[in-house]
Amino acid sequence: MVYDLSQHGGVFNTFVAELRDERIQQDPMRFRRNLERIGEVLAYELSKKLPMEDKMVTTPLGQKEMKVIREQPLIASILRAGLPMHQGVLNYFDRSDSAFISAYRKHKNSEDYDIKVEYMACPGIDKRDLIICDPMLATGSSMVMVYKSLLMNGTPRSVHVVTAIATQEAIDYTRRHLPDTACIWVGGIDTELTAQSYIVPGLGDAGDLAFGEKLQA
Ligand SMILES: O=P(O)(O)OC[C@H]1O[C@H](OP(=O)(O)OP(=O)(O)O)[C@H](O)[C@@H]1O
Ligand SMILES: O=c1cc[nH]c(=O)[nH]1
Ligand SMILES: [Mg+2]
Repeated sequence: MVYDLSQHGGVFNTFVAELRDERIQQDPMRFRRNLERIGEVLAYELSKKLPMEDKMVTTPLGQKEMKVIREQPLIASILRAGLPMHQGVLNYFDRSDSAFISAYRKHKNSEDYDIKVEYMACPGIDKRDLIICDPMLATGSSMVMVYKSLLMNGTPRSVHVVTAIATQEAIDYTRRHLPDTACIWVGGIDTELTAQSYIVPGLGDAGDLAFGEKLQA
């Protein structure tokens, strides 16, 4: 299932618009904070799909039964660009465990590259609700490769992909390789990719805008 939050309107679209805006992008702190805010909103939306339980809460004046999330999900993020979204999701699932996994494009030439996954720090994921954060789904290859690597640590009960901007092609590719029950939570869907596999209009290079330009690998 794909949930495109841009269709709901509201202030969420302002965060995504600022993320895309080349002038506002000049402020890396605001860029990171917007990624974090998008992570927060998507975390809230996906929280409605998590298993709930009844809990009796004692206030200073009495008791109230409330429906709350049964278990905190596991939050996995793809380095580097996933880090600010990770913080946003963690702000709402504040007792969650975290996993970090690297994925980067190792170039053979300006258009041709392999995706390298070289680092993974992850607890067991068996029977847990797994959230994977990465702001950009361009081809979907990094997400699928990371998901397959995470499976070395167990089989999750549910999978939620949290992303700011995706192409339809990446969504289709991701859905083909993740379980049928996986949910994709996205801030906007674009149609094109450049020859270098950048999303058009997209926003540019999310990792570089958040953390500074790196030398090409
Ligand atoms: O869907 P794909 O075609 O695989 O592309 C998306 C990937 O590209 C970006 O990472 P990048 O390689 O720029 O690394 P960075 O986060 O270190 O900048 C982005 O954060 C995704 O991980
Ligand atoms: O458009 C894109 C594609 C991959 N990574 C990015 O940061 N942006
Ligand atoms: Mg990048």
